[in-house]
Amino acid sequence: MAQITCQNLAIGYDGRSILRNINFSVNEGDYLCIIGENGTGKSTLMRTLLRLQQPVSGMIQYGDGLKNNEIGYLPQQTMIQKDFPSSVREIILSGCQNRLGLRPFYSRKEKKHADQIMEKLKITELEHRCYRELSGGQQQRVLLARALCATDKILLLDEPVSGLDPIVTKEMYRLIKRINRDDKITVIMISHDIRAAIEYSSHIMHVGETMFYGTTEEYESRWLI
Ligand SMILES: Nc1ncnc2c1ncn2[C@@H]1O[C@H](COP(=O)(O)OP(=O)(O)OP(=O)(O)O)[C@@H](O)[C@H]1O
Repeated sequence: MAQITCQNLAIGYDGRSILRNINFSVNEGDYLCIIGENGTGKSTLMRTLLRLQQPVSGMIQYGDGLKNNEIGYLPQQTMIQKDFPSSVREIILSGCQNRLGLRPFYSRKEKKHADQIMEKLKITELEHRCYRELSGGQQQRVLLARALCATDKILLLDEPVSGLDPIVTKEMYRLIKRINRDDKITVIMISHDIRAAIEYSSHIMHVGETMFYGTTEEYESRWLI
């Protein structure tokens, strides 16, 4: 069974839809890129998949018993986030917050998990630094680590390379691909970079007036004529 299936989904605000006819499914290990013009509703779709807002109509099915707190999310960076006064370690651990429930503190296991993720993303030496003093590339790595703290199943990434220079962008894409391939973590990524979407993804969804969902090969052969 697919991890997430959307059927005839319409999304929007206050019962008014901004995007309709959303049909797709993601299976374990997929790498889905969502592309489309500004303002078409990509971030809204992500928030709807995260159950942070209600669909206007249609259905979202979560397979494999995928729970709310098993989805890692890297939101679009806002100026406010860029100014977080917290330490890198605190921000990464906050990815576990959904699982804390009534416990006031992170468990030893959660802390160890955070350490492993920092090692994997090569940011251990940044752990005591203040987030707002980091470079854009380091900040995005920290937010990716935070998202990984929340999940070992599926990552939702909203423009994870926005504002990064070409070299750091490539490093970030490669890192995400490695996590997807080696750890079998499903990736759903919003991107404006069609060339990179074609290079790294297994599936592509174009949203807007014309909708497309299919494998990256299908997108290349049918869409990019
Ligand atoms: N909280 C809100 N209440 C009402 N409308 C909203 C809200 N948030 C976003 N919108 C509107 O929904 C539409 C889609 O916004 P969304 O951020 O999902 O687009 P997007 O495709 O992610 O855009 P971009 O590529 O620029 O990031 C926009 O017209 C936006 O103004």
